[in-house]
Amino acid sequence: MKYSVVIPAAGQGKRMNAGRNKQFIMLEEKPIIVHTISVFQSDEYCEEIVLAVNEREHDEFRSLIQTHELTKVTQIVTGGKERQQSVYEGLKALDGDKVVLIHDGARPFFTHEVVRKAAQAAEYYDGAIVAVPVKDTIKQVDELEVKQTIDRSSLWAVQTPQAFRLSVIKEIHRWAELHQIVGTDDASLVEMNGRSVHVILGDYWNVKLTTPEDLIFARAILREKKESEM
Ligand SMILES: Nc1ccn([C@@H]2O[C@H](COP(=O)(O)OP(=O)(O)OP(=O)(O)O)[C@@H](O)[C@H]2O)c(=O)n1
Ligand SMILES: C[C@](O)(CO)[C@H](O)COP(=O)(O)O
Repeated sequence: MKYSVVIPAAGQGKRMNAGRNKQFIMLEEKPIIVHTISVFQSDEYCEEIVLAVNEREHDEFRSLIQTHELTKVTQIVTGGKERQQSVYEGLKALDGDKVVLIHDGARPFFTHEVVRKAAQAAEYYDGAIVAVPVKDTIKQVDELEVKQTIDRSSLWAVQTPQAFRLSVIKEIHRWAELHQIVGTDDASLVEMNGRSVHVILGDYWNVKLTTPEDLIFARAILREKKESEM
């Protein structure tokens, strides 16, 4: 199943506290964003990648793409203030009715296997997300007082990639913008539009690199991968 990709990479990485966009943080001699794009670059089913970046960082991203020969990146667009706007700008740059995967620039540890499963599921469902069952006990808390413990048996932690038909997700983003509907992921917009989203079991190590300690996990994952390839 051939697919296109939108990668939102226009955030500021405030929670990472690195003083710059976390996409440029080096992991084993390559910036995070290069690790992420490389997974798609090496997948034979990936046809094109649109990268959404901050308007001040176009040159830096373009230079990385050239240096690392990431030839499937066909367009770099300017993202928006929120992730949702950055994704929508990326979607607007694509034409036709194809399967599109949306994947965070800050999630470098995903596999061709989940990508392909998500792309295939988008043929049958309005949307497909990669997720893992929640492992912790989850409590609702208000001003440091526990209000309730939530039954976790049906709770899943949602990741990217998320896959959709381009015509469906573009239309839903347009609808969300019009009605000022905001979601923390793209599938939640699809859900709020009354459509069905399918779940694909992912991997716990597909972490989003969000806070500084995530970099410790990231470097450990890369070490582990290197040793297993030896
Ligand atoms: N206006 C924005 C905000 C986020 N993102 C992207 O969405 C992904 C997930 O967002 P998150 O981890 O929250 O990244 P940041 O917004 O950079 O981090 P923070 O919220 O800590 O500032 C990242 O690849 C980020 O670059 C984006 O393209 N445009
Ligand atoms: C889309 C996402 O990766 C799903 O977990 C996530 O919601 C986006 O990042 P944020 O941390 O919620 O801004």
